[in-house]
Amino acid sequence: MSMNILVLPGDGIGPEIMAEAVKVLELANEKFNLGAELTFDDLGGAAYERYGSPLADETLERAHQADAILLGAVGGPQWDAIDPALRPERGLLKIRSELGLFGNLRPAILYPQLADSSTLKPEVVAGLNILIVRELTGGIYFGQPRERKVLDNGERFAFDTLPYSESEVRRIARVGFDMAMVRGKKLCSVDKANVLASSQLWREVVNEVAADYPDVEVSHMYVDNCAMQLVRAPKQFDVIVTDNLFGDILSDQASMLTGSIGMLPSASLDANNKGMYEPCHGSAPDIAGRGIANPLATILSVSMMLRYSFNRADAADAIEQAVSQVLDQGLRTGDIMSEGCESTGTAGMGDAVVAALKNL
Ligand SMILES: NC(=O)C1=CN([C@@H]2O[C@H](COP(=O)(O)OP(=O)(O)OC[C@H]3O[C@@H](n4cnc5c(N)ncnc54)[C@H](O)[C@@H]3O)[C@@H](O)[C@H]2O)C=CC1
Ligand SMILES: CC(C)CC(=O)C(=O)O
Ligand SMILES: [Mg+2]
Repeated sequence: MSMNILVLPGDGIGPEIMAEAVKVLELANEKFNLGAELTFDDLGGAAYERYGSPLADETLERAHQADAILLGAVGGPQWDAIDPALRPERGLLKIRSELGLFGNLRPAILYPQLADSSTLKPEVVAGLNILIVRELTGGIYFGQPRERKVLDNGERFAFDTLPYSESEVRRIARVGFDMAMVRGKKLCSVDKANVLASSQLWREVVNEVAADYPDVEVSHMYVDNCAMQLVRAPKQFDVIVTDNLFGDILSDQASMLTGSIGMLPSASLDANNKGMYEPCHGSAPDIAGRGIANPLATILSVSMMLRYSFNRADAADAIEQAVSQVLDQGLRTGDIMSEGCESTGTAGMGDAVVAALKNL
């Protein structure tokens, strides 16, 4: 199986965290004879500066040709005021949509070594292992029409649209159920069906799909309650399946159960498990350029890539084991720092994972 990987570091801390993930991938490539070939390109603000577009046609073509894509993060305040159609985030949404990456897996797993790093009590989060399955190419981030205008009375006015077709809901529900089948066989579908027509359809279709998965215990929850339950008793969840917007918000929230958003990797998959892999966090402009960002979410995204796109559980497991060993050693970036631990930066953390992987 070929392993042509397109690497898109992006903006802000993107290039910093990606440099560490690439170090780990290159070592894994050697150690496990993966045959990985890396190509680098730009996405987001970096692409806007280089190509005049946040996703150049040639980059999209490279993405189509690649077997998998590794992404850092995009965006930054320097592009906040440009034409909204050219904003870095538009490049990200377009690549997800053009590649048909509708299934976004966001595992929130607490490494036991980080129980004290969470802002929640250790007993609330100990043993946490939940998977948020987020619909990624539909809903309000893509819905048309959307418009901003000035009304006749001079008032500024804008609206977005939240559409879902039954086929879009069905395919993401199937991803959720399939994941539940290989995990704890519990699926919670999160919506706002007490208010939104799109959520009413969502719930109906999830119930229809449920008929094909009699072994999975299904529940439904309104998103506002889910936000509350995630901090009250997060371990009640196994798999959460939800729409694009709700999944975006709930996964940032879930990240804090694991200690930091710097710990949450993700896989965005198409119908054939071709995927783009990226941390759940953004470009963190507030800490960019300082060498202090946590690279572990991106390193763990490499592991997800090897597992889901290339079926290399051996290499994926080894990377996760190396991360765990580094945490055992007490090494911490600022976002996961706790008493008695040793502080390090982005490169220090990446080097430590490389050293641990080398010795496995
Ligand atoms: N997938 C992507 O490329 C995403 C891009 N964005 C973009 O990123 C930019 C910043 O957005 P924010 O809302 O500030 O979200 P963000 O996730 O970039 O940052 C939120 C907070 O988490 C911290 N943080 C994030 N990643 C970290 C890491 N690896 N290590 C340590 N701390 C980390 C940041 O310093 C910040 O305080 C915006 O332009 C936004 O549109 C936001 C989310 C996802
Ligand atoms: C541009 C945003 C939709 C990115 C984001 O926040 C995410 O995917 O988590
Ligand atoms: Mg987000």
